[in-house]
Amino acid sequence: MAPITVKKICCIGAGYVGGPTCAVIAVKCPNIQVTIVDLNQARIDAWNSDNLPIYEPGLDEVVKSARGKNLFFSTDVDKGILEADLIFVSVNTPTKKSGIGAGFAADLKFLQLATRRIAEVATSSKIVVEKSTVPCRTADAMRTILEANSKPGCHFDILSNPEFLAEGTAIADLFKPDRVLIGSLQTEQGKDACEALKNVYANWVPKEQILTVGLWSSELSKLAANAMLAQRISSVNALSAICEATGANIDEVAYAVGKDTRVGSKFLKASVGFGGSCFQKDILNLVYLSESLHLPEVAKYWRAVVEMNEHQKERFARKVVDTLFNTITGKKIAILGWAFKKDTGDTRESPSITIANHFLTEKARITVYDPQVTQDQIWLDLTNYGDIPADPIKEHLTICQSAEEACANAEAIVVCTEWDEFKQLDWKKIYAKCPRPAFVFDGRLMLNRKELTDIGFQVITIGTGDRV
Ligand SMILES: NC(=O)c1ccc[n+]([C@@H]2O[C@H](COP(=O)([O-])OP(=O)(O)OC[C@H]3O[C@@H](n4cnc5c(N)ncnc54)[C@H](O)[C@@H]3O)[C@@H](O)[C@H]2O)c1
Ligand SMILES: O=c1ccn([C@@H]2O[C@H](COP(=O)(O)OP(=O)(O)O[C@H]3O[C@H](CO)[C@@H](O)[C@H](O)[C@H]3O)[C@@H](O)[C@H]2O)c(=O)[nH]1
Repeated sequence: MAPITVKKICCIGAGYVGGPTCAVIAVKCPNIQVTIVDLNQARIDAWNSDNLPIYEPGLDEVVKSARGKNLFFSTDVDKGILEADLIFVSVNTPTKKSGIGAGFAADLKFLQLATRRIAEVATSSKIVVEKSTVPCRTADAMRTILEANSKPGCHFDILSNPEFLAEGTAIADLFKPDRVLIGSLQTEQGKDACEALKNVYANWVPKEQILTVGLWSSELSKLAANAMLAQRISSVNALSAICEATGANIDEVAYAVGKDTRVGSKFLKASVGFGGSCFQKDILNLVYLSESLHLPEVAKYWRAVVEMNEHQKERFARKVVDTLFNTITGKKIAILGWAFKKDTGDTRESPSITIANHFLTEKARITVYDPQVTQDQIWLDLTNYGDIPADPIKEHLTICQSAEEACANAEAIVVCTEWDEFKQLDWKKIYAKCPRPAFVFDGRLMLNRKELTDIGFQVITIGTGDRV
């Protein structure tokens, strides 16, 4: 058979993955027409405006350089499907909230709706690519849906092509990925489809970094990669508790351990806990998969990674209360950073939400500052999180326009996100406006402890025992 040349790509889902990923494909493959479609009109309007719906360094330039040329954003899902030879399905796959597997399994309703739509609308054969993170063997279900609903003469090849970008560095990750992973059935047709997608990436990714494997290995590798990355963080966070109790220093321990090339130095930064839309969801998904496969010990092993993360957030919040002489009722606490990590406006599963909720339960007065997160998002995160009604939240929490404003008169300053600008603050000026003793809780091990201590702050850092 002649090799398949991809000329038109459609991406269903214009989110944190679909948007940046397919914008980069458009920039790197000027001969391919890329259309990103979504049911959410506001999101598509934002992609077509100067105010993109997500904050990601370098994304503006990428989108602006291709939009209107070979990159298009639209709510016309059917047209996108009809015209494309290759379709990425990049819709959300959140944790199920109800029914069988609630709290663990991935909710595949968006993926299944998109797949059904492809089958119903397509009038020619397509390559359908799972870009969303899905449980192992989801491609089987997609194939059944596609075959049961397709028109005569339409054939669908399904590929798995999980995305490994991290938010905040998405564009750099997409320009220079560690690897691109493509899974296919090991049939002639499956391999041809795989080759077609490989040729798209080969426009900018060295061929030896494009890994081609079986479908199920590809699907599982994505869950495995996230589970192992998160496991490193939970391991280092577990060690941070031992450091605090012994006087060891977690940065020194992580440095010494990471120098062993078998361990490696990345992803060993202790923190208030990992957040983001992926780690927890994907590990719980793996836990559910293990349980479904009658592997309870395996499930228990991975569940512990999430449990340790919950413990870390709780432990940090409790430490603030303990340090402030066992009560924070009525005390003013400033939270610096709301996003789940720096350089993103994304707050999904952000530790700040859990920590703020803890402080609200203790009836503290809270101020929050984040350079990228909107006020509406902060209110939404808190009202959706726990059982505290909106009115008391609004009464006890103020959202500020600057770190200085948030810190004024605060009895404790709690750093939850490692935004670079927090290092550059005029800490002397801030100290002058704080009641004494003035506490800084560094949940990211990012501030200059000596400098702050010299100014007069009591500095409490994750993973260091000696309060200076
Ligand atoms: N966010 C990340 O950094 C990241 C990285 C790698 C993989 N992933 C995975 O990629 C997938 C997408 O994640 P995301 O963060 O981009 O999600 P997202 O919620 O930002 O975007 C998903 C988009 O899909 C749209 N959508 C849902 N159903 C649709 C349908 N039937 N037709 C058209 N549009 C539809 C939604 O409106 C939404 O805009 C998930 O499976 C996630 O686990 C995410
Ligand atoms: O040493 C570290 C590294 C990260 N984190 C935290 O871990 C979370 C996740 O960070 P990161 O992995 O950098 O961001 P994500 O955008 O969630 O990316 C992860 O999840 C994506 C979605 O599946 C994958 O594609 C990426 O490869 C994977 O890194 C954040 O809260 C970080 O602050 C730490 O606490 N310590």
